[in-house]
Amino acid sequence: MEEETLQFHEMGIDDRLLKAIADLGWAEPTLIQEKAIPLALEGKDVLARARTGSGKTAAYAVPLIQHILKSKQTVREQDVRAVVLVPTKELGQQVHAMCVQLTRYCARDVRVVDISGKADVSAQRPILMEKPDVVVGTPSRVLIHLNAQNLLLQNLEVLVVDEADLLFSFGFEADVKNLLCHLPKIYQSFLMSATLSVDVQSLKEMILHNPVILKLEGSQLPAACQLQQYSIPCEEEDKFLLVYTLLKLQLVRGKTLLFVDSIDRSYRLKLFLEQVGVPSCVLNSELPVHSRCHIISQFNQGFYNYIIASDEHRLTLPKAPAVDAKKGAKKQPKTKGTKDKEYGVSRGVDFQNVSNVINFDFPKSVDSYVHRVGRTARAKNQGTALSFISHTEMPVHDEVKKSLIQENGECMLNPYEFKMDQIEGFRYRCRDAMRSVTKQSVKEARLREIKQELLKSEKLKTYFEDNPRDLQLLRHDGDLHPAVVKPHMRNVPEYLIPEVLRGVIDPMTKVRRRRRILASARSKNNNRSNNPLKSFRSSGQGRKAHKAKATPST
Ligand SMILES: Nc1ncnc2c1ncn2[C@@H]1O[C@H](COP(=O)(O)OP(=O)(O)OP(=O)(O)O)[C@@H](O)[C@H]1O
Repeated sequence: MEEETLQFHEMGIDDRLLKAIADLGWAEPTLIQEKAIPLALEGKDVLARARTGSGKTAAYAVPLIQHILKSKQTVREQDVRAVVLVPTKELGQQVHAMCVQLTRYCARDVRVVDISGKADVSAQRPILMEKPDVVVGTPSRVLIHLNAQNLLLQNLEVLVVDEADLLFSFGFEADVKNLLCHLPKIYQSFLMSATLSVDVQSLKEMILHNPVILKLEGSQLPAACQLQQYSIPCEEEDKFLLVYTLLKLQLVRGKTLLFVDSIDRSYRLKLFLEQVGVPSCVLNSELPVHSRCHIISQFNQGFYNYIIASDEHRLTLPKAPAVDAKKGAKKQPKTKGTKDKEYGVSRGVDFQNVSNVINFDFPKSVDSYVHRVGRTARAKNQGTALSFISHTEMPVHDEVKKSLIQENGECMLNPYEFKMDQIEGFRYRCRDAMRSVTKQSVKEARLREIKQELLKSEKLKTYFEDNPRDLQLLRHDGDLHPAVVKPHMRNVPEYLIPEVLRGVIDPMTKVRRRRRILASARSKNNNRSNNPLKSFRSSGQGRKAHKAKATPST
């Protein structure tokens, strides 16, 4: 007999918290929440490994808030009682947002601040001096404040390490160790992770005391009924050809994240898509953190359909398997400009309602694959992941395949059956678009984007703080190289569409569709004017009048 799920209201949670959970529309806890919350409320240290998108944030945030509410009933003095360590600024913002939602009805009793890095250290000092109940931050930022004595943690009651598997690989090992020296002897800790790596084991030994280890059964990714995973071998030009076809013919629908493996690649793909009339945003570590968070938030609100994210952190991952020592190894790109080491989009960020993840470049490790693909099919949503694999990427692909073999022997990663010969007709256009995207144009686009984003981020920051509505008008998916876009490339001529797809898909852009409707309306009007029963004008006069209207200046 199936065990009944323990409901939120049966966990002894404060009514204000239950009300906030109801507002979020969560009918029942996810598996990890059902298991972890009661243990955490009992005061146990918890190490939880659960798949991506399974609701780990609330699994620690709910007991954390409950703990503070309870603690405040006895200890009146205001102090920082909990710290949540996150590996990236994006995640810091997200955890903060989740805590704010959960403390909606008890915001006076539980104050949460995010110091993960948007504001200057000096600007954060007064905020910390007020001793908020919960501080969310990256280890480096927390340590800076501890050293400057802006933050005192001698009364810390709870420590959370979110995305624990990433902290060391993001280079925070020393910061974490130093930070631990500032903590009291006794506190409750939670370690949350999508994978149980060696790093998590060492963190466990450093931070947890007699922990309960919740290693939820099953794959690190959702089951095949929720997440469909495909891969297709294709070399460089075919990658562009395929992405052109999939997006232009709308063979993939809904919000889509396209992952590439370097910043230059993200601009290359953006400029290519720009050529063919598909607007997209790029996300990378060079963009100011304000812009990054704004892009994610607008994407979640449905402003954009496509984000091209560069997943750069493998560069610092010491254990990432080599691609192919002799043949396939690509040189690691040199670090140009100012990259943010606290950037990470494939890790932990809750992109909402993402229908598809496309690995335009295949990730460099199994963990990286899991984190990227985990951006879709989150909570109870469906999703599709499609990976393009060139021959140099094949060895990692094989490793990923191996790791996705289920107990029944079936692999969750299936071949994507796509008849490439059917789309040969698009190859010429695709080459044309690729030719326009030169090294120089990529370099220029990269520079232009950073300049534009810095302007948006810094100069307009204060204005938008006062006028938050106008912030919605600020878009990040504009053309970066409008001068070279050839208008005809934006449309897909019907004769090029593979026969099997004719009638199934609609390749017209909105503008083209509108034009066609207008044209047909006009021709109806013309028919009417040509109809002697409805018009007094002769057909010749009618045409003349129409022509004059279309060219008013002549
Ligand atoms: N009980 C619930 N019912 C429905 N949706 C939920 C529930 N709990 C969390 N969610 C939603 O599930 C999504 C994923 O949650 P969260 O970001 O906490 O996942 P995660 O396990 O931390 O993922 P990752 O490992 O990728 O960081 C969020 O959009 C969140 O609002």
